[in-house]
Amino acid sequence: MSAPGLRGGIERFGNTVGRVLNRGGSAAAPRLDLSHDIILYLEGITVSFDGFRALNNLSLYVEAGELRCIIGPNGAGKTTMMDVITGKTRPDLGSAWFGQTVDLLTLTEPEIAEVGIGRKFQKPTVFSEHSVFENLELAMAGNKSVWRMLFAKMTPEQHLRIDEVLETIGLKDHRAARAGSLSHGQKQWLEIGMLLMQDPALLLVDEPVAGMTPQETERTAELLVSLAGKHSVVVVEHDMNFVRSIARTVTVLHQGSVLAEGSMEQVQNDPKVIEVYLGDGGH
Ligand SMILES: Nc1ncnc2c1ncn2[C@@H]1O[C@H](COP(=O)(O)OP(=O)(O)OP(=O)(O)O)[C@@H](O)[C@H]1O
Repeated sequence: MSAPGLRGGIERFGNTVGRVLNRGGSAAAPRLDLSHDIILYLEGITVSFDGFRALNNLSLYVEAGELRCIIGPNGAGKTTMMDVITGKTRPDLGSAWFGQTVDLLTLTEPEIAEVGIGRKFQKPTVFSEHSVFENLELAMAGNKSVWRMLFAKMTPEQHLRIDEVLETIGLKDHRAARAGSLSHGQKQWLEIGMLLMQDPALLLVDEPVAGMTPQETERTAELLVSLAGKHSVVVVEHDMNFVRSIARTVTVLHQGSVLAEGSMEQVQNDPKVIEVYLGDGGH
């Protein structure tokens, strides 16, 4: 059942207690087991569209608490990889595990969100007519009735949680502002905040700084760096200066596989990477 490679140790250390989180509250909810400090295992993932391999035997591992950047030329398979992790696209081959015990390929998209994987798409989708505070309140409702949530009395803990997230995303002074009146960057931060309300263990972020001012970009770098540790964060981004400013480890995808992985300096000096980027006109 378990894939070869890094997950091979699971049978041997199957009884390790380690850090085991039980999310979702229900007895049936899968448990996230980070006892081996790896939160995401993608092994031998292949996705074909009409015979074209968007992902080709892709293997990638993300450590718990890590901030990982994924780069690669257009069509390298970055979005398809995110789609596999979130259950939007099913691979033809390979395995995808969340920690030691959660087989992502057996879960639906809502179940994957429920076990603790949040995804932020490029375009912000906030509730424009509601205030910043209400947006966070609505996000806390998750799949509960939004209607009930708006009229129910919040517990002091819930209030505190919203305050905490407002502080994290730097919108404390904008709590009463209509979300529609925020700048593009502020909307992006609010949406990250909305994801944080669900307390995801793994956060997938798609091109967070596209269209941002230099100041907003800098603030976003600080925000994502501050989330690492408590959360694991995977960022797909084209802006190399941004990647350079936040990444510890960078994975370069090309033609559906990992071309190179390492520090920004290592991948930048890798002849294979240089060739691909020069051939592509650079990004
Ligand atoms: N639903 C689909 N049907 C057919 N081909 C697809 C589909 N989705 C993606 N592809 C193809 O798979 C390849 C990988 O696409 P993907 O969007 O994952 O790349 P990407 O690295 O995210 O690119 P970009 O940086 O341009 O967003 C591309 O050649 C794309 O045309």
